[in-house]
Order: sequence, then structure tokens, then C-alpha cells
Amino acid sequence: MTISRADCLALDADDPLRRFRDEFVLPDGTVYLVGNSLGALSRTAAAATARVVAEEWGGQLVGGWNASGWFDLPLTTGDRLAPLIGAGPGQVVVGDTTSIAIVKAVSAALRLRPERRVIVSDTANFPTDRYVVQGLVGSLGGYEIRDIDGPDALDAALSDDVACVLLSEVDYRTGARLDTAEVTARVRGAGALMIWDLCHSAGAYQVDVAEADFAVGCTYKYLNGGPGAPAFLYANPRHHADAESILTGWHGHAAPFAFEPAYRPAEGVRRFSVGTPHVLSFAPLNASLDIWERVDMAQVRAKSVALTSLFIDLVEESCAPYGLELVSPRDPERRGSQVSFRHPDGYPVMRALIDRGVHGDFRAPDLLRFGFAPLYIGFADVHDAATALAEVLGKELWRDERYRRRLAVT
Ligand SMILES: Cc1ncc(COP(=O)(O)O)c(C=O)c1O
Ligand SMILES: Nc1c(O)cccc1C(=O)C[C@H](N)C(=O)O
Repeated sequence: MTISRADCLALDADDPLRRFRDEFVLPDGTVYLVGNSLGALSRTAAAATARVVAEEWGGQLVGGWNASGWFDLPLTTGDRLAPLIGAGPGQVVVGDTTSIAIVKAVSAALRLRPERRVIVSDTANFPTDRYVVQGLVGSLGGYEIRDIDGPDALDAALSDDVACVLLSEVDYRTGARLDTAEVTARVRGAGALMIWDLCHSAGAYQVDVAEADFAVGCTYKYLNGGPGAPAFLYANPRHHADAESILTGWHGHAAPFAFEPAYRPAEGVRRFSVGTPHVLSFAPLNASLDIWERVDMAQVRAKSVALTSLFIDLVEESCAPYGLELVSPRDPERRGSQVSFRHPDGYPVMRALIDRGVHGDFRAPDLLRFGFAPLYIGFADVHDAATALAEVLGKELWRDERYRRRLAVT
């Protein structure tokens, strides 16, 4: 390879983010390129969680709702996360899952545009985004989903009956990244509301929710909140007085402990809280946010571009004869922090690679997906991953029968 492993080690030695790698637990011999699915464990997460269990739950019992601020965790954690997506204090609420957050954002958007009956969604959206919109439309009645095939088809879909548009900033399969400001301007210019799914952007680089109406995303990928960590929902302040989701639970009530018979929305973004916060799940997320508060996002983006570009170059150089096709945009400006290649035997290729300590994932029907979390992935990891992939393909190690057996979760 034109760039040697020694060159990569030199790049690692010069990397201003290198010190963060030691703040994460990464098993020896593992190159972990799946931070776009489940981020790594931060070193302080286990102790932080144990402390909440032993001191707060064990020591304070129900008093923890006041004494340890459990009741406000969705908002206090939202305020900590907000800068990472370009939002301000009081604009982000944390809780539930992204799927539930989409129900809340879409249902609120529909109520804000009652005369419009169409929801625009992309066929490339992550399936849960599509499923929950289908479920909403099926239950509410009188609404229609208009599917587009990619953002180029957006203008033609934006008729004056469109209430809202739901898109992902970064495509979970290809890693292609949209220009959120430009798309949001088009959608709002047509009188519709813009809802962004930021699952594959938050923590991958500095996001800017800017003029968006709503945004949702998960905290278990690049934000390292842990498996099943609570999701976030951003609501633009212009909607804080009027927006109401279909999920009107008591934690979104103006006075939850007045136990009134009728729902009255809380002021501001709190109205998007629904039920009891998952207190224990906030502990590892807040431990990770302690790290994010010390991170320079410009360095994160610069490193992400360098890592993904190097991976593309090394793989194309060393795997040229083996039928891989780059699916991610070549232009780094149009790319998130992920690189995907197509291969007809992608599934066994990925299984063989994982067997050699290089963890990516597979997305049907034929995509090999590699995520680069700049806080803990280095340039030597990129070299090792490309070298292992070339070996798996060159020696046809993926032909081993055991790599064809499908696991439940890919
Ligand atoms: C773009 C996108 N949206 C939503 C989800 C999932 O949401 P949930 O956390 O509700 O499973 C994922 C990943 O699982 C995703 O990649
Ligand atoms: N959310 C996941 C899960 O519950 C199980 C396994 C993987 C995931 C993921 O996050 C996958 C991820 N959203 C994707 O982009 O495919």
C-alpha cells in the first residue's frame, strides 16, 4: 500500500484527538468500525451508572426524583446535548426512542398544518422512520404518504398539500450526507415543516439544526450513550407555544403532580416528554457527554474526513481485483463518517472480517458498512482494516461455509 502502517502510526501520534481513545474501552485486537450502530463504552460510564444505582437509588430511594434531579433529566441532558446539534438551551428533550420521537415530531407537525394532508418521506429512510409514519397515517386517517426516491425528487413532491417532510441527514446505508440548510429552506419555502433524523450525524460532526422545525436522533451511536440509550427530540422555539404531539403523557403535562383530569401541555420542549424517564440509562449517556464537552468538533470533522478518505483509498488500492464497489460519495463534503462498499457476497465477507478482529456490519442486500468514530478510531486502525479486508477477499476466506449462517442481528 502506498501509505504504510508506520505512516499511519505517525498520523496517530500527531492526532490532536488521540488522547480521547484512552477514555474508551476497546477490547485488545479489535478494530471497531461499528460506532455508527453502537458506540463504544466510555471508561467512566460503568462507575457513573454504579453510583446512580448505589447512591441515588440505593441511598435516596424515591427522594432521588428531587435530590438527584431525576425528574428533570430529559431537559438537563437535552441542554448538554444541544450544542452538538446546533441547538440552544430549552430546545432539546431526551427520552424514549428515536421511533417514538418520530411519532411525536410528525404528529406535532401534522397538527401545526391541519389543512395539509401529505407527509413526504424518502424510500431510503431508515425502516423505522417509514414504519412509524405508516402506523400514524393508518391510525389517524385522512393522510397520505408521498415517497420520493432521493432528494432530487423533493421539489416535484412539494405541492401545497404537504404538511411535513421527514428525511435523514446521513443515509444509514450509503453514508451520503444532505445539505440540511438547503433542503430545509426548500421545504419551508413550500410552506411545509422539516423534520430531520440525525441518528447518523449527531456526534459524527457538528450538526446544525438551524431552521429545521423538528429533529430527532439516537444517542447510542456516535454519542456513546450505551445500548438502548434514550433518544433526543429538538423542537424549534417557534413551535414551543403551539406544538402538541399525539403522545400526551403526564411528564409532558404543565403540572404533573397536580394530577389534573385533563391534559395541559407543559411550557416549551418539556411538552414532548411522555412518561417516566429511564433514569439508569441517563447515567452512561451523561458520562459520555462529560467527554463531548471537552471535544473540538472541528477536529472531529477533520479527522473523520481524513479517516474515511484514507479507508477509501487503501481499500480501492488493495482490493481492486475483488469486485468491491464504493457506494458512499467520494466527495467528503457529501459524506457522513461512514464508508460503504457493495459486494455480491457481502454477508460472508463481513463475517470473515469480524472473525479477524475487524468489526464492520452488513446491510442487505449487499452492503459492507464501516463507521469511523473519530474519538477512538485511529489511522493505524484504518490500515489494519483495509489490510484484513484485502486478505479476506484475496484469499477468499469468506467462502468458508460457517460465514454463510445468518445471525439474528446483522
Ligand atoms: C436513521 C435511523 N433512525 C432510527 C433508528 C432506530 O431508532 P430506534 O432507536 O427507535 O430503534 C436508527 C437505528 O437503529 C437509524 O439508523
Ligand atoms: N438500533 C439497533 C438495534 O436495536 C439493534 C441492532 C442495531 C441497531 C442499529 O442501531 C442499527 C443502525 N440504526 C443502522 O444504521 O443500521
